[in-house]
Amino acid sequence: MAAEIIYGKQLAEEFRLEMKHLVDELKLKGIHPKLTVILIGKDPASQSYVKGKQKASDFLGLESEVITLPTETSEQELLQRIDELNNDNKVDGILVQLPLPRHIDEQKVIEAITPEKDVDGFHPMNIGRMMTGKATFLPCTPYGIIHMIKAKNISIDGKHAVILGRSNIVGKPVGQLLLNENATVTYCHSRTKNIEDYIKTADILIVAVGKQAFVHGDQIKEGAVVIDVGVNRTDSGSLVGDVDFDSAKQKAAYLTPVPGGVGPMTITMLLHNTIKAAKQRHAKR
Ligand SMILES: Nc1nc2c(c(=O)[nH]1)N[C@@H](CN(C=O)c1ccc(C(=O)N[C@@H](CCC(=O)O)C(=O)O)cc1)CN2
Repeated sequence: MAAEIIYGKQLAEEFRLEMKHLVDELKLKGIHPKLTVILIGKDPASQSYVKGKQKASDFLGLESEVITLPTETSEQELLQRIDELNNDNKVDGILVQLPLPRHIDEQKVIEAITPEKDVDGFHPMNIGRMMTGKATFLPCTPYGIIHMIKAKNISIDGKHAVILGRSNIVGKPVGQLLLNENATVTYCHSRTKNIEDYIKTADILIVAVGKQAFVHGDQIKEGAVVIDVGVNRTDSGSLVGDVDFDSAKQKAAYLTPVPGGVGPMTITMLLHNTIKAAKQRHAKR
């Protein structure tokens, strides 16, 4: 039987509508959540993601600000800006769009954001909280993936989850979140030998390697849940994932498309984290 397609775009729209009502309620209480995004340089994909964040914030009625800085901005200048935002009482969430120009140390920048405004969930303190299963800001793409799986009532407990890719943004944290839900987790990466031996045992397969058609339907287990995190531009300019969609559809029980799958959930979870940050900061006052 053909797989059920998990349309993240639709789930994202439903969740955004719920959050819009929540924002209206917060405003009545005098809480006006605000997200500030820092964008450095002119990478077209980053510009487009930041625009998406602004548009979604506008829809929810969140205040959003984008600080656009030139590529040659020094690390010191960026750290100075972050320090100002950390101390700006009106700002609830701070996000620095990644990737950064090569002369800037990404980890230093992530660690400069105060954990209570780290709506990306990348600060080591928030990562530590996630690893110990404590409430915190969860990294947006992994959080979106868990939200999608749960929205379809797919059980995670006791399942074998195989993660292809070990990035700090997706691979590592999504494995941790699945482990927190009692999955047995295997990480595979560019140095894994005989990767196909792991792929075929996956009940839940998360593919985040950044290579078009890296996984084909004939490699996956019948009835697997396949989450495609890849975003690859083809020569003709269209967008495809890391999974060969047509062949995987014949084998999987659930499959996410690209575009319209995981991507839209990333922005939605960012807004969710921003609202959470505003509520937490307001409760402390
Ligand atoms: N600070 C961060 N930087 C980056 C993150 C992040 O979570 N925090 N993730 C990615 C980019 N990203 C958000 O920032 C992102 C990626 C993809 C999408 C999305 O909606 N994709 C659409 C297709 C869009 C298109 O046509 O190009 C889809 O898959 O349907 C949203 C956000 C790296 N940087």
